[in-house]
Amino acid sequence: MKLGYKKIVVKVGSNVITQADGTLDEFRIQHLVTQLAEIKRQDIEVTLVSSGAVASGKGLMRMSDKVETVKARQMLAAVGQVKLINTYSEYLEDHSMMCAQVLVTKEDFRDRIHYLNMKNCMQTLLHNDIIPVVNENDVVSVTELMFTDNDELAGLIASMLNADALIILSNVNGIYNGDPKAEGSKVIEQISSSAANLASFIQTGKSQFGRGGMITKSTMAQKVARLGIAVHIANGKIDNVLTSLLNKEVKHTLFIPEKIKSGKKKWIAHSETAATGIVRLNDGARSVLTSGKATSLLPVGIIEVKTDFLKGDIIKIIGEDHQTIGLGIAQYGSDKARERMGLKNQKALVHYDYFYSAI
Ligand SMILES: Nc1ncnc2c1ncn2[C@@H]1O[C@H](COP(=O)(O)OP(=O)(O)O)[C@@H](O)[C@H]1O
Ligand SMILES: N[C@@H](CCC(=O)OP(=O)(O)O)C(=O)O
Repeated sequence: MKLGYKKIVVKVGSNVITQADGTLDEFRIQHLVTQLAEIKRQDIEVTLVSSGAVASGKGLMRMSDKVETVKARQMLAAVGQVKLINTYSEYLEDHSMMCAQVLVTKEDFRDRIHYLNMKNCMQTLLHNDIIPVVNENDVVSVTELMFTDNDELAGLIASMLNADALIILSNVNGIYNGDPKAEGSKVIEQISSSAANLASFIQTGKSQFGRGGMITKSTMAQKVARLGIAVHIANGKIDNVLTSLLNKEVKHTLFIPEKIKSGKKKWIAHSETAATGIVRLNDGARSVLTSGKATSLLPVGIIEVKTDFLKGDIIKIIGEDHQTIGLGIAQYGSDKARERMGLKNQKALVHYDYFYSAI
């Protein structure tokens, strides 16, 4: 396949595998599975992140209006995930292939040891030619514990597995330079990971069954591309979209990847919710840290240690204007950081290898 990827993560949105009446589009799933089998035959490792549990549950049961929204979502997902994974499993069997169900929550990405355990399991599945089919565990992840949507989850999985590419299948041909339905709007074929303000032409609306919408999709795509992973957004309703995309034969949006970052930096990049401490820098330190050069965070540039942290914690680094600059792992605790704040010739608070720049 022309793009030459060896390891990919494919994310399928609810709309791709749901019919207009809300039931699961088994024909579309079968067609996707046929493409996955073809890709695996080309020796490309594939992990699938599939939405659709709630949509599938809606097609299976009538829900009384009396059930409160959060509980309804939990119940629909619990029922629908069974049907979803069975459908994948049955169609994969036609190709003598197996899948594994991997249900995760945001908490699973927080602790580094836990994260590595999950990574080991996924890698073992892949090495045994099993396709992991990942979804959020909607039964236990509610409100603030939820991922923004499965695009965020797919970005985390692609980063965790050090994938070459993340392919997001939605119900549009890519990101348009205006309202996708308006005449004259065109698909933007390439977006640099540093492109400014995509939100200006992306509509806040989302598709019928989707959760996050295109704004969260593009924010995640830029972040993942900055970690060195190519992100493609394409239309999952187009026949043979995956195989055509890998052969460079279908119009879609590509977020151009930057230089590959280390596994540890990839984990730090996605760990904002795990950050304990907050450290504020002056403008000089901010420009050095975000210059793209390999520089560590030295105490001389710190103007405030806003919240406490311990050695080894993930800390959020903010600027004078309180905007996030990046995340890093602290080499010592907040007590020492306060003592050394503003002083020259001190040990770096965050070493460059453990610093992720968010800008
Ligand atoms: N500029 C844009 N280009 C493409 N799609 C857009 C744009 N602005 C808003 N959208 C909407 O984003 C939707 C896809 O996001 P979402 O509903 O989250 O899909 P999914 O279920 O695949 O995750 C599209 O159906 C489209 O209506
Ligand atoms: N975990 C949910 C998916 C939620 C979600 O993010 O949906 P989508 O925006 O269609 O990818 C489900 O399986 O229904």
